[in-house]
Amino acid sequence: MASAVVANGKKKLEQRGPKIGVISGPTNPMVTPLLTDLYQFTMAYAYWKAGKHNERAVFDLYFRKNPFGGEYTIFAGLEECIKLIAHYKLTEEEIAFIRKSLPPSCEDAFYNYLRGIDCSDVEIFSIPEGSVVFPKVPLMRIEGSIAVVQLLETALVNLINYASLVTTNAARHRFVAGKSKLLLEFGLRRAQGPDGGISASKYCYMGGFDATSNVAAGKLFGIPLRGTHSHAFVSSFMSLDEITERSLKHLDSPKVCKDFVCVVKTWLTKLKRSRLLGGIFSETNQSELAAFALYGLAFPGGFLALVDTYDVMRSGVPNFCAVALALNDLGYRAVGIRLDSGDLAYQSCEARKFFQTIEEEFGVPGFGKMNITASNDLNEETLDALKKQGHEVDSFGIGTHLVTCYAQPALGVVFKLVEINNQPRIKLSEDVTKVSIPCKKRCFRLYGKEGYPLVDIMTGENEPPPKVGERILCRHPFSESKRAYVVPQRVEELLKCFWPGSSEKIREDLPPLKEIRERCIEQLEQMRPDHMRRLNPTPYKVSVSAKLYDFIHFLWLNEAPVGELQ
Ligand SMILES: Nc1ncnc2c1ncn2[C@@H]1O[C@H](COP(=O)(O)OP(=O)(O)OP(=O)(O)O)[C@@H](O)[C@H]1O
Ligand SMILES: O=P(O)(O)OC[C@H]1O[C@H](OP(=O)(O)OP(=O)(O)O)[C@H](O)[C@@H]1O
Ligand SMILES: O=C(O)c1cccnc1
Ligand SMILES: [Mg+2]
Repeated sequence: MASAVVANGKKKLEQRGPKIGVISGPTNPMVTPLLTDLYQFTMAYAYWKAGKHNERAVFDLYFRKNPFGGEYTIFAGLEECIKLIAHYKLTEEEIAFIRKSLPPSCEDAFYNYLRGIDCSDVEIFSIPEGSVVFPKVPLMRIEGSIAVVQLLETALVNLINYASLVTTNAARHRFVAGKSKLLLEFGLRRAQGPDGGISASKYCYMGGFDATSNVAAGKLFGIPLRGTHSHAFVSSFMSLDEITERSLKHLDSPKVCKDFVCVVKTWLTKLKRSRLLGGIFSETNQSELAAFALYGLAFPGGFLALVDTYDVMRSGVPNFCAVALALNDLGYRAVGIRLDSGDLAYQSCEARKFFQTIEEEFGVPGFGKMNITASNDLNEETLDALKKQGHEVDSFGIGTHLVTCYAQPALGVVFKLVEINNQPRIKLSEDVTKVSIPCKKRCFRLYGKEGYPLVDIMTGENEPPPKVGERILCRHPFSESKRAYVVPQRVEELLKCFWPGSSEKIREDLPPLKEIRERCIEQLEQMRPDHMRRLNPTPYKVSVSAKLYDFIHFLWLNEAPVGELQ
């Protein structure tokens, strides 16, 4: 009995065990059975024609190299894959399109076969989403009739590739920024289309960002929304005379301040006359002051100003402080400023000094701790440079580099056949890194004495699993001399059942995004620091059991033709 409970599907099968849940359809309606390469349908036809389409096949989905010059990757996109699987069914319209796209010689009965297929007999084992993962280890193991699993290949690889890449990118940005900084994803306008933008927001949150500016993603995934305002808002004002409604109620009393703008102006004059601050600026830009005052009137409890439209220290910061101090008189606490150009380290330090001087000179507790947000083409390198220089930024707003994965635009996720009809298969290549690891496998993470993961090991499905306290030989899959004994203190099985097909296995829950995010943060924290550093990180060991090693090399020799020298 399958354990799929499909929301609006044709098939409503009872969920086994206590984990009852409904799987909704893919987030993006473009994720359909047609989201695949033509060759998957042509192969399906050829399999069908040969009567081979129902042969039981096992495929591994994995990648070969960690992105961004690092030594780790975060696995993401699983939930969307399961949503596709749960709802996989070709419509009549889709079948008609396939019929038009294949040669007319393709027999009608094939389309009846397509009409009948779904994923009720497909079995998916996967590493949980949000896990730290490494090259060559199967992220997902997909088993089913060969034609159906091939039809799934492209969509599954597509759903994992960018998701894992951008989650890893976000995690790397978090790593350099440090735990204490607020990270805001601002990438929607620069993302590769709407799906790129929505996916980026989801997966950057998963990778450790705190919030997004993307409203649609906030609604779809419950990600906290955050934002400031733009330069256009500041430059749209000409003078303070534009503010006609100037009254503002005190926060904690019924008293109303009739002319908030007048209080703002008074504060600006006080700041100008201040012994310590007066030298920094003289006349500030009055249209900017109007924009800030109006924003303060609109959001007295959440006032945050973009201060670099005209001049950060000679205009933006003093204008902001005048409005913040006026709000303070009425019981409100301003939030802070955003810097969006120039030397962000220097300017944040200057702004901080300005705020601290106000706190001391005018006796406004907490004013020195005003939030400073920085944005403008930030990436791992600039975050790192800022950290080395010393800065006073509390939050970073990051867009283009983060969501476009500017430093590396794709993760090389692949989907390889490892077994058919219980016969292990191997794919050879001149390039040894491209040789696939055959067999339906189990994968384990072995932890050492200090609690760090030491090595991932793949074994044949029927081998006895590694045991705590028992020495096991871990071998590099392709390099004979690289091997090590490990006595694991903890053994974690990596591949878990997320779609049991027609088996009796219990399906793992699909956790909410927030839980996946927590898993990701926790997993990153437990990694040994030398695997995580940006410069020359130590590669994490990925190995196979002695038995699997021998079998790989036996199969390799069996399949590789012997050359003849003339
Ligand atoms: N202290 C710093 N150290 C290293 N890089 C910095 C520092 N401050 C800012 N940056 C980065 O330097 C680059 C500045 O870019 P650029 O000179 O094009 O912008 P700008 O002229 O300051 O602003 P605008 O966006 O208005 O053109 C940005 O990528 C920014 O993130
Ligand atoms: O720089 P990113 O990391 O992509 O972050 C988002 C950027 O988008 C906004 O302005 P936009 O870039 O549209 O205009 P600007 O370059 O004039 O600031 C914002 O002010 C940031 O600069
Ligand atoms: O809210 C912001 O400040 C914001 C949002 C998107 C892009 N740049 C800035
Ligand atoms: Mg910009």
